Amino acid sequence: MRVHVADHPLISHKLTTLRDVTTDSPTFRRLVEELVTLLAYEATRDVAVETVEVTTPVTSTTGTRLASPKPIVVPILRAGLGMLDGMSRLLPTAEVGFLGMLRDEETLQPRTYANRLPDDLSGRQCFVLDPMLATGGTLAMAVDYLHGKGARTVTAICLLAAPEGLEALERAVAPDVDLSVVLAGLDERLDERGYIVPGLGDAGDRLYGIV
Ligand SMILES: O=P(O)(O)OC[C@H]1O[C@H](OP(=O)(O)OP(=O)(O)O)[C@H](O)[C@@H]1O
Ligand SMILES: O=c1cc[nH]c(=O)[nH]1
Ligand SMILES: [Mg+2]
Repeated sequence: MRVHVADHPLISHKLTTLRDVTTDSPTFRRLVEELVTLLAYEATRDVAVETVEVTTPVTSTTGTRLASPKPIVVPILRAGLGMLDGMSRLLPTAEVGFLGMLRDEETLQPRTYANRLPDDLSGRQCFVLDPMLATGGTLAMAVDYLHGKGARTVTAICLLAAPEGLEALERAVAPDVDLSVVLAGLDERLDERGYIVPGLGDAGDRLYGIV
């Protein structure tokens, strides 16, 4: 498993505003989108491409386009949905699949309540979107699900992670999955309720309100 923590002043600036408890939902949503677009640039560095001939107004030349099969972007509902528009801006031709997952507040165990994905993900590059990687349980279950459908190359784009969660994720993923995690920040630890510290609170609630 590879972990890349983006190191850029614009990312740090936006992340700091995101952490601020006084940042309202509309601003939070906009910043999440902007951050994802910046992270997506790094996360797609190894996206599969093929050469293509292109005719310019002046001459013909060889260019590049995304290879087939198209990558698939998988936001984990709810909070991951806030990252979809920012990702789609950079990868407009990617297909989108959905996973709805919820972490039990007491046990911290995730469960899947919705899924809408192709049956066969063999050969597809999968980009999983979820702002928070806390215990790592949700992302581990999501990667396992994609692996079960044949996916072998998965890149997770998260805003924040806890070191405990990254370690747990590395232990949990199948050895034949090539997994990368791209982060805006790696925080200190988890608290006793499984929240990332210093973190930004509950990302889903801050995006969409408390349910
Ligand atoms: O790493 P973990 O310990 O599994 O926790 C991380 C998960 O918790 C949050 O979702 P949540 O369960 O709050 O659902 P929501 O997106 O609907 O708010 C977050 O968006 C991750 O999916
Ligand atoms: O800090 C955390 C941990 C899990 N889920 C969140 O939204 N935030
Ligand atoms: Mg939540």
